[in-house]
Amino acid sequence: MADSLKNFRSICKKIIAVGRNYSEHASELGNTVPTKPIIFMKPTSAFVTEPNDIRIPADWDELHHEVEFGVIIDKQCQNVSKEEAEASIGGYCLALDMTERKLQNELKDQGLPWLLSKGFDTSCPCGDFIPKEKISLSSSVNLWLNVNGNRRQNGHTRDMIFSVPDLIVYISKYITLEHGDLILTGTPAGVGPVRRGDQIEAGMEGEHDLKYLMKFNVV
Ligand SMILES: CC(=O)CC(=O)C(=O)O
Ligand SMILES: [Mg+2]
Repeated sequence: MADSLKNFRSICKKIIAVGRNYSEHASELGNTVPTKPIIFMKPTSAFVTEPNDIRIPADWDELHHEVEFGVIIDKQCQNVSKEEAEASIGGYCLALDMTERKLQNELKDQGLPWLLSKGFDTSCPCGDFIPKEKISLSSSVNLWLNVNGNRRQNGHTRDMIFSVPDLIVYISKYITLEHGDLILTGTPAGVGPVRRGDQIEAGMEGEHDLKYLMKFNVV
C-alpha cells in the first residue's frame, strides 16, 4: 500500500458516487431498483473532516444524511476484470453523501444533473483511511448513523445490489480510476433530514473488531 493513501483526500482527483445500490433505500424514495449502477460525481471541494462542520447553504432547508461505505483506489484501473478490480483497491473509509433532497427532486423532475444538490462544499464528510487488509470484501460491514443520538440508518454492505468489485469493473469501462480516487457505494435505507444545530454520528463495524466512528455538527 502506498503511504500517500493515508492522505487520500489531498491526492483524490475524483469522488465517484453510486446511487440506489440498496433496494430498500431505492424503494423508500419511490425509485425503481436499477439494473445497472447509477453513477454521479462530487467535486473534491466537497470533502470535510472532523472537527469541521457540515455547512448548509443559507437558502436550503431539506438536507438529508446518507451514510456510505467508501472505497479508495490504489492502482490505476481502466476496463479491469473483477480480479484486477479487487487488486486495485487500496483501502476504505466511512463517508456521508449529504444531499439537498428538495433540490435533487426538482432537478430529477426536469431531467437535469444532480450536481449542486450533492456536490456543494462539505457535502462529503469523510473519515480516516482504513487499509485494505482491515476489511475483507467477503465479509459484511455494518453502517449506521444517528442524529442527536437517535438511530436513523442501520444497514449492511452485504445488501448492496452491485458489489464493490462489480462497481469498479463497471465504472472502469468508462472512466479511468486513479490512485487516491474515492468511490461512495450508495446508502442503505433510513435517509432523512438534518437541521442546523443537529449532530450526526456515524459508524462502521465489522469482522476482527473493526470499529470506526465519526461525528459532525450541522451548522
Ligand atoms: C437517491 C440518491 O440520492 C442516490 C444516492 O446517493 C444513494 O446513495 O442511493
Ligand atoms: Mg448516496
